[in-house]
Amino acid sequence: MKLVLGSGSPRRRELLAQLGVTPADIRPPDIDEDPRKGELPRPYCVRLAREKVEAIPCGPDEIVLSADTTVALGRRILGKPADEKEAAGFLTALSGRRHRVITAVAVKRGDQIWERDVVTQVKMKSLSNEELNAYLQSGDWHGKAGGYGIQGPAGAFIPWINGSFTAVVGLPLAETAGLLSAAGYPLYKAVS
Ligand SMILES: Cc1cn([C@H]2C[C@H](O)[C@@H](COP(=O)(O)OP(=O)(O)OP(=O)(O)O)O2)c(=O)[nH]c1=O
Repeated sequence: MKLVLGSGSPRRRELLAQLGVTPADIRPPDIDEDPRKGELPRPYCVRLAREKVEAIPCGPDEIVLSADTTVALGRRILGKPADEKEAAGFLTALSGRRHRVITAVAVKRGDQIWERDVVTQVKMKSLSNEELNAYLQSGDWHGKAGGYGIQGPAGAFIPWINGSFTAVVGLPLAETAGLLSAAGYPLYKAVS
């Protein structure tokens, strides 16, 4: 049984490596990530993970895993910022407040799909102009939902989370291991 990572996210590859899993192939999904009118963050995130996994072609001996990470500020969906200006706007909105990070994971084998989503509360300190500008300049916000990465320099902005750290980074490992086992991937047999 081969695992196909249906994600171009380097974070997800690294997180899978933590489970001892090296994907046989990486197939990044190409789907429309625009939210629907009035769509709330959690259903949006769950829908995207499912659409990503459905978009990845796979053979009979393959299991595909895809995921989506969305930052939610109240009802507002903060995706990956298009440019530095948008990243600045996201970070200013998140500064000094609590938000939620949702990661949904979908695993496909044949015509069956297993899904889980994890919601983590995250508090960001009030950012000074100096902190904000230094972070924007670092470029670390590129390709990250909400315009920050907790695993990088922005970790200094996060005094508190309630939930799953690995989910915030892009893949909740406990739930992912559960989904892979449910789909019949030999997670622990491989390392014994
Ligand atoms: C909030 C947060 C997000 N992220 C990243 C994880 C995801 O890669 C990204 C959210 O974008 P996603 O759309 O979930 O994923 P992606 O575009 O990187 O990859 P693919 O669609 O091919 O699976 O934000 C962090 O690395 N750290 C964080 O603290």
